[in-house]
Amino acid sequence: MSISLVVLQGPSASGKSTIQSRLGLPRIVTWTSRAPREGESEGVDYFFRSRAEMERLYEQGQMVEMTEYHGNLYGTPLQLVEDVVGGSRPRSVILDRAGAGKLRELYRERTLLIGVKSDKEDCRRRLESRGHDPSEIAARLGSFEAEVAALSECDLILNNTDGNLEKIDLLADFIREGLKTRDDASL
Ligand SMILES: Nc1nc2c(ncn2[C@@H]2O[C@H](COP(=O)(O)OP(=O)(O)O)[C@@H](O)[C@H]2O)c(=O)[nH]1
Ligand SMILES: Nc1ncnc2c1ncn2[C@@H]1O[C@H](COP(=O)(O)OP(=O)(O)O)[C@@H](O)[C@H]1O
Repeated sequence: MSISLVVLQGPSASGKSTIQSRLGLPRIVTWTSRAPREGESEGVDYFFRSRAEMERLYEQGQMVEMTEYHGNLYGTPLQLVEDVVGGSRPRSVILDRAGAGKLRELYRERTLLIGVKSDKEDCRRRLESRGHDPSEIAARLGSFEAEVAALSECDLILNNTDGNLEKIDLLADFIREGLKTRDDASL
């Protein structure tokens, strides 16, 4: 059975978004109740929805998974995932360890779980240069050890410590090549 879902998980600022864009697969855009940051837009970074709407969808069984992170909800609507699993083109999605675990449980054969790891001090420096305030940095790094421990569940762990991006690009090429869609394979 071919892979439909490439899930990236790992600590905050380990480089999940960077690697996701280098993989070059279309993305599943998830929902959040947090406000858009400057430069973010609807349907590109997230679908920015109200907490009430997300809770309602969850109660109706329309969310594959939903977690709360720094006081905001993050969740994956079932329909988005079902469309991808039923289609022929793989997509990537960034989730925390709970969300990644849930997708793996539901779609084991169709999921490639990629863990992204960096040194804690690299993550701290990246968060500082992204301009987060100290309390937010502390909160994000507070789950660093738990996110790293959860990487043992992944199929592949990429060590994205500063200086390693070139090697990761090579691996991204291999992964993309290996994920050739059923459409391409039948050409
Ligand atoms: N479980 C789950 N986690 C998500 C989802 N979307 C994003 N996340 C996680 O939520 C975390 C926080 O996201 P965000 O506030 O955008 O921070 P940033 O990605 O670290 O800039 C991310 O690191 C993701 O791991 C989702 O739909 N479900
Ligand atoms: N290997 C690397 N070396 C140096 N900086 C990196 C590397 N990977 C990512 N970054 C930078 O670190 C920051 C966090 O990366 P990002 O991909 O947004 O992390 P995440 O999605 O895991 O929160 C970004 O500013 C990004 O440009």
